[in-house]
Amino acid sequence: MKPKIFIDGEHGTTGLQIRARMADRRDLELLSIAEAERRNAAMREDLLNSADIAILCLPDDASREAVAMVAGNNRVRIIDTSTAHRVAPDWAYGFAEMDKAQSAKIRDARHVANPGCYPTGAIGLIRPLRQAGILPDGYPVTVNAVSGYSGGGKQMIAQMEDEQSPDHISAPHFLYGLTLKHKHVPEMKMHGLLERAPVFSPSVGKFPQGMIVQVPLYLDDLAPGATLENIHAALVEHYADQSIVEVVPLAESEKLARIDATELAGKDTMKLFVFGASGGAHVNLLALLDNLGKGASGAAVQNMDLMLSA
Ligand SMILES: NC(=O)C1=CN([C@@H]2O[C@H](COP(=O)(O)OP(=O)(O)OC[C@H]3O[C@@H](n4cnc5c(N)ncnc54)[C@H](OP(=O)(O)O)[C@@H]3O)[C@@H](O)[C@H]2O)C=CC1
Ligand SMILES: CC(=O)N[C@@H](CCC(=O)OP(=O)(O)O)C(=O)O
Repeated sequence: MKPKIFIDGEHGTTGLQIRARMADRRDLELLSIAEAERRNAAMREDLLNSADIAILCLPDDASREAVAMVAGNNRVRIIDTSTAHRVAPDWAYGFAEMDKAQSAKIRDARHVANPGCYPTGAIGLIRPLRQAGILPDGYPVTVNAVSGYSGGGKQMIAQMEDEQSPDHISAPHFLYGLTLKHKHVPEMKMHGLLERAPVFSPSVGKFPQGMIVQVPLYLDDLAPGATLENIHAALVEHYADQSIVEVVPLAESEKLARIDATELAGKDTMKLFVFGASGGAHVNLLALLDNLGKGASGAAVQNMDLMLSA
């Protein structure tokens, strides 16, 4: 029997992209709800309880309600793409490459929290350096990022694309999260293994999909002997033996004059770079991804496949 998959929120931005990735899958049975019924709680409850894996592509509150709808059903497994469960101790964090043991945890989990788009980049850069002892306890980490506007879901897509929209945004690039309390900070801190919450400054550019996440560091505040080269080597070692996260060779990155935030749009991979001058005082760590690829829908499908491999 084919595993039954239900995407709750399948008509939204993340849900549509998950559906597109499954369009040619003959090994799955997709349970579906008509767009007009997408908020019909009774129908959703029925479909959620009929699924082997339910992928929640809903706002946080609706995700919590969906989880409550399957309480007592020991068969259905859940992947939640919202922020609701990412720091919950009984949920597996769905970033398979963040740790050698993580893909097995995801494979065997009943509940998987799909990471946020910005945290995928930030944790991808920070966690290996914490584990290698290069980034010391208490280092004041900062994270600066730009996202494609699809990161804000249907509402922001309309604001950016529809000039007639009453809340149309005409800015080609804008900062937000100005109170520094973005909902992604807790998961960056927890899964980045940080003692102190990072200062996180996100922004949005006038392109639909793509993302750059930057973590600049002072070398003389890191562990003694930290250099651009050994930071890069620690990332290379961490990401050996997998094919989703690429650590770009220094010989390649030192020739680059600019980074295009949209380079990986439509792809489910992530590239990590270490920028700076050999012998210099600073490095800038950079992650490049698609907010809807490895940052959301691509990661959700990767997690579903891991869970189905159990
Ligand atoms: N966009 C992105 O890049 C990323 C998004 N995410 C997360 O994925 C989740 C979905 O976001 P996104 O796809 O962008 O959002 P969208 O607004 O594009 O889609 C959300 C979908 O959920 C539906 N929905 C909302 N409330 C309910 C409810 N109470 N019951 C049933 N359906 C409901 C919406 O219907 P309606 O049209 O009626 O509102 C819509 O179809 C969010 O938690 C978001 O934070 C995670 C990573 C990246
Ligand atoms: C551009 C934009 O608005 N981005 C979203 C995050 C997108 C994302 O990762 O979503 P979740 O963490 O909600 O799952 C934001 O800042 O809230």
